[in-house]
Amino acid sequence: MNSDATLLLETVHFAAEKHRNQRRKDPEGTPYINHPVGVARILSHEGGVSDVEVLQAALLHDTVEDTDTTPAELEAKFGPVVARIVQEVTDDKSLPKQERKRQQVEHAPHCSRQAKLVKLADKLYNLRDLNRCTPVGWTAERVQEYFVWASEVVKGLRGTNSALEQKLEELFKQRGVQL
Ligand SMILES: Nc1nc2c(ncn2[C@@H]2O[C@H](COP(=O)(O)OP(=O)(O)O)[C@@H](OP(=O)(O)OP(=O)(O)O)[C@H]2O)c(=O)[nH]1
Ligand SMILES: [Mn+2]
Repeated sequence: MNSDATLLLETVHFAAEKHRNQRRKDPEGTPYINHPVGVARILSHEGGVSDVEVLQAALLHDTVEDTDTTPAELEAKFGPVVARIVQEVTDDKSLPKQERKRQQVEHAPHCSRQAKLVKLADKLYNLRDLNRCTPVGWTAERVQEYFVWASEVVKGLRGTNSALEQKLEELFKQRGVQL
């Protein structure tokens, strides 16, 4: 039997092992795994998403970008759909940061609906995290720039999930950023 619950536990276990030595950039050094778990929870609890492959992709969404995980490994373990969604939300870390950020804005509208859901929840989590506390070494200007850039990405994701989009819109409004 491979119930949804079993699949999600296998997935969260895999993600936790992969991110085991990583910490968030907040002053407390929160375990990194809190982020992918929180992104999956936003999708299920706030976005009303029950597609297990999307929830699995949310749990795994930073494994290829930020750990030694390969797309082939994800495909072998979790199947082609989950592996493809993760690939769609993975930045090419070999590119300079500015180019990576530009490509996210450019690629967002062309992503699959499943990848757009993960991207909306990822941005919602990160913007809330910025409101909670400032990452170590970030200035107020850098935080504001992240909001402006995120709004450009979110523009390209519109028409995907109104509950998540409304919550993002409210966060941008609070910062005086026009979506
Ligand atoms: N707000 C916040 N973000 C943190 C924290 N710790 C780690 N991050 C991660 O930092 C990334 C945003 O920081 P940037 O400086 O813009 O990007 P970079 O890490 O890729 O260089 C996000 O990556 P990402 O999830 O891959 O998303 P994306 O921003 O690249 O789309 C976010 O998850 C934290 O304490 N607060
Ligand atoms: Mn992320």
